[in-house]
Amino acid sequence: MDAQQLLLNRHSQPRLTEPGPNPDQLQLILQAALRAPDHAMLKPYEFVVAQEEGLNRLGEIFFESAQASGDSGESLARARLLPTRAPMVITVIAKVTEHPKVPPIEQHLTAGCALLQMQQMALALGLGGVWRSGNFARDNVVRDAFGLQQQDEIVGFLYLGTPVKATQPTTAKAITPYWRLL
Ligand SMILES: Cc1cc2nc3c(=O)[nH]c(=O)nc-3n(C[C@H](O)[C@H](O)[C@H](O)COP(=O)(O)O)c2cc1C
Repeated sequence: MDAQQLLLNRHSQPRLTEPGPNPDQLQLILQAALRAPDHAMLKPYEFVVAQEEGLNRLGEIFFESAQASGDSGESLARARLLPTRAPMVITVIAKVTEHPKVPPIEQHLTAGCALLQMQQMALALGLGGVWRSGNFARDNVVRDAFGLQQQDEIVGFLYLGTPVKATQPTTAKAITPYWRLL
């Protein structure tokens, strides 16, 4: 895929099915993540890949989180099934360390850029993905399950798979309100 077209047409594909990334594609996706800009080369991230049984494990984590938050009935049952909406979910964690020149926000941004790089690589491979967060990304039950330290953040869950149908970016975006000359 032409690089300009890739950048101009990036969009999310929330409806995903099998197949997910194969092992070679997963390696490319992770390598793309490592090309994210990274002040002082801290590599302030960790990628936790869930597929097959791992999706059930992630579902259990979401279930326990929902239960601890007082959810019941349908919303509790739904929590367990959320990760099964795609064949693969990569949890992207910003692993933040103290650095005199690199404040936490820059480390969060690097992890976010890494997530975006992975979504872009998925698109380039003919796959699709969507970046999700929601309450689970900030919930202590989930944070503990992933072994986060206090300063770490889950920047998102990247759902990956094959788009159920071909999709296009939603609307052409007018750039006028979003830029100006200084
Ligand atoms: C940090 C972050 C968290 C997001 N969390 C969610 C989410 O939990 N659920 C959701 O439907 N979209 C979420 N989105 C938005 C989608 O990933 C997507 O960008 C949005 O629906 C716009 O679609 P597009 O990417 O095709 O332009 C999130 C985006 C970002 C950057």
